[in-house]
Parts: sequence; structure tokens; C-alpha cells
Amino acid sequence: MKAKVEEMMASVIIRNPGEPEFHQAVREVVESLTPFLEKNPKYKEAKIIERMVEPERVIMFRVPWVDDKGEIQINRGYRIQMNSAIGPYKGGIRLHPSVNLSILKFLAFEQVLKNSLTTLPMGGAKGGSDFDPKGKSDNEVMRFCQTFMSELFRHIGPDLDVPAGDIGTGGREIGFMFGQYKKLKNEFTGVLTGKGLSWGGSLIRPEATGYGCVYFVQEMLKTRGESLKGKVCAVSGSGNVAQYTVEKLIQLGAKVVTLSDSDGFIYDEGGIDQKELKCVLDLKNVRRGRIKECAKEFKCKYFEKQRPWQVKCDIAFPSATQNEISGDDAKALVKNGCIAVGEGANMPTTPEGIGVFQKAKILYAPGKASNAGGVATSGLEMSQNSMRLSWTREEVDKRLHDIMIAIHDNCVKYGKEGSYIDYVKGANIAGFVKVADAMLAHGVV
Ligand SMILES: NC(=O)C1=CN([C@@H]2O[C@H](COP(=O)(O)OP(=O)(O)OC[C@H]3O[C@@H](n4cnc5c(N)ncnc54)[C@H](OP(=O)(O)O)[C@@H]3O)[C@@H](O)[C@H]2O)C=CC1
Ligand SMILES: N=C(CCC(=O)O)C(=O)O
Repeated sequence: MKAKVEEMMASVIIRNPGEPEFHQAVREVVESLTPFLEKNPKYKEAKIIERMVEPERVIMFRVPWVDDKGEIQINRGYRIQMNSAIGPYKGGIRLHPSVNLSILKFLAFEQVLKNSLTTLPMGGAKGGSDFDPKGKSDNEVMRFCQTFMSELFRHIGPDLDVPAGDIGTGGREIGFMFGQYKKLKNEFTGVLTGKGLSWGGSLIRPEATGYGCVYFVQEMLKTRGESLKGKVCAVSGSGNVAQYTVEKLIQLGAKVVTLSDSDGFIYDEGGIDQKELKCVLDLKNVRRGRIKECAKEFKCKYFEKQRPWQVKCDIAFPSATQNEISGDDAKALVKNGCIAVGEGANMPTTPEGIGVFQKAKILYAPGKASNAGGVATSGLEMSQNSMRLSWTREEVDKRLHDIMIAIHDNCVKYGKEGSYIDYVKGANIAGFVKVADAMLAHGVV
């Protein structure tokens, strides 16, 4: 089996040189699928996985804009339209200086299997730019978003490709992009998700990724007769995913002790409460400040330039960025008694870290399964837009919860090995099957 994996990876590496994050995402799936493909030759003979790792389309474009000082700035924009076998392309837009082809191809590839797991008709895509919204004025962000959309609008649409948020792309950026799209196309459609409630957005979409991750971890704990009540939780990040992961954890009686950003993390041993969370939401979403400022207000410790994984906790929720949990971080978590990991971020654990978690047989949920609540609720936003109606908060939350339970149960179906559940294998196979069957039916396209 190992030889077959290396043979496949050799061709992926040759065809996609210098793209380590993409190789990492593909290798994890190829390792899960190779034994399955041996038992299911119809997929192997049709070269489904070989076709799946090749994007259907990659769009790259220049994004020039003028800053507040009147100086011309130049960024690069991308849209990776990975796979449309089961529905229109669907995936976020990441605005971060680290954005490049490798990062967006890994995200787009993960999105294909993630969207399949949601049971909703959505293909996989991802886009973005190396533009950094941090420290920019609202007017500069608006001018960038308008120029970015002035190119992207040719390649997207409600039945073609529906972008949404990701790192650096929140409600503000979606609003500016939507306004420009509407002006250029002279039509009002559900072409983006994460929209504002007064112009086609869905209730629960801001909360969805965080809520969904907690719902998934709840299902994992149930397989061992455990619950979230009283569990000490370490959360990384302090953006959209982290904020609502914390909110749902507090609601379910867990104790959240950390939050972070790219400068460091706060450690609140007594647990972050609703009032303190409200302060984080205001700090990050309104004042666009740094998590360090909370340390003073919460009278808790702050650790400069460190990640929160040396902190003693029962459950870890990595909700910042890729490869933020190394092998050593994973060893520290297991040594300190961590029993479960729920990935809110995309690919936040390195392959070494995953190996440590699986060797220790802890409950480990890969992001493509546990963070699928965000895109699932984007799918629910698309459904509401198509019907030109809005569901209540309770209706959307119930659908989200049911989808996360279904994803968990599908992972168990394909991942159970004796008393242990390999959620990586389960998610990769469960996500693959629906896409592969559609690709078989569509012929060699
Ligand atoms: N938004 C969504 O719907 C979904 C997002 N995700 C994933 O969740 C993760 C977080 O996204 P989201 O909350 O939307 O993004 P936000 O931009 O709202 O927040 C990102 C958070 O992560 C931190 N961060 C970003 N890059 C780094 C880095 N290189 N090192 C350390 N910290 C970093 C940011 O800190 P700072 O402010 O200092 O940059 C910030 O606290 C990403 O992996 C994203 O792909 C997954 C599913 C859905
Ligand atoms: N950034 C997202 C959300 C994508 C979406 O809602 O279309 C992800 O699933 O990684």
C-alpha cells in the first residue's frame, strides 16, 4: 500500500512543485483512500482520485488599488474552482499576506470532501488574495474588495460558484464585494454567502462554524459516554470561528481557558465567561484590536508569541490556521490529559501531530468534518435565497445540528476500526464516495 501512496504522491509533487500545503492535504486523503480503492476498482480504473487532485480551473489575476495616501498598491487574486461534480463551486475567500497557490489549492481540495460531507449539493472551491486587511481603513478595504470583485465577477454566480468568508474576510468584506458584484451584474442574487440579514443573509451563519464544531465534538464524546459539561477547553484564534466555538462551549457548561491571535494567547484559568466573551467580540469585531488587550481587562495571563497547546486541558479546539499544532504540541496536549481535539480551522494539525493523537487513541476530528458547519449553513443560506424566504434562528440551528450529527455518523460508518474510530479515514472516504459516484456518471470530463 505504501508504495502505491508514494507512486501517487510522486506524480502530484512533480505536477505541483513547491506547494507543500497542497501536497500535505492530498497525502492525507491518498493514504486514507488507497486501501479503499483497492477494494473498489471502479473508482481506480476511472482514475477518480487522479482527476480529483487536478483543479477543474485555476484563475489568477492582478488586483491594483489606491491606498489612503494616494499610493498604488498591487495584490494578486485567485479563485481555485476545484470540483463541480455534486454542485456549483462553493468555498471561502481568504485575505491574508500568506495566501498563495499552495494554500488555496489545499483549502479548495479539502473543501470538495467537506462540502460532500454536508449532504448538500455543493462542489468545492477557494479563493482569496495576499491583501492584508489588518491595519487598513474601511475605505482601503472597500477599494480593494471592489477591484478584486471587478475581475472575480466574471467567474462566479449563484449556480456557478458561490464564495464566502474565511481568514480576513468577514461581514464587512462580503458586503463590499456583494455591492460591487450587484453593480456590475445589475442583478440581486445569492452569489455570496455570509451576507447581512437585511440583504439575504441567514441567521446562524456567523455562529455556524464554531457551533458546528462543538456539536461534532459533543457527538464524539458521546461515543465514550462523556459530555462537555465541566470540561476544560483550550481554543486558539479569536476570530469568527473561535468566538462562536467559545460561545457554544460556555452555553454547554464547558470551561474555556485560552484565546489567541498571531501575537500570542491569553490564559484565563478561571474560565472565560459570557461577559468577557462579549468584550472579545467588541474588541475583535468592532475595535479590531489585539487579544493582549483582554489580558488587562480580564486580569489574566498573556503569553507573547506562543500558542496555547502547553496549557492543561481536556479538549483542544484549534481555530486559527493551518499547521498550528505540531508533533511536540500534540505530545504536550496528550501528556496533559487531552482526550479530544475538534478542528475548527482547516488542517491545523501537522501529520506528525495527527500521528500522536491517533497513537494515543484520543478522539481526533479533522477539520473537513468538524468545521463543516460553516459551509453547511452557507448551503442553507443558498436554499433560503432560492426560495426567497428566511428561516428562524431555531430552524437553522436545528438543521445545522442535524447535519453535524449526520456527518459524525457517516464518519463512524467508514472509520470504525474495532473500538476505535479513525475520523480521518471516515471523513475522507465518506466525503469521497458521493463525489466519485457523480464523476463516474459524468464520464471523462
Ligand atoms: N469563516 C468560516 O466560515 C470558516 C473558517 N474556517 C477556518 O477557520 C480558521 C479561522 O478562520 P476565521 O475565524 O474565519 O478567520 P478570522 O480572520 O475571523 O480569524 C482568524 C484568527 O486566526 C488568527 N490567525 C490567522 N492566521 C494566523 C497565523 N498564521 N498564526 C496565528 N494566528 C493566526 C487570527 O489572528 P490575527 O488577527 O492576529 O491575524 C485570528 O485570531 C481558518 O483556518 C479558516 O480557514 C473553517 C470553516 C469555516
Ligand atoms: N471558509 C469556509 C466557509 C466556506 C463557505 O461558507 O462557503 C470553509 O469551509 O473553510
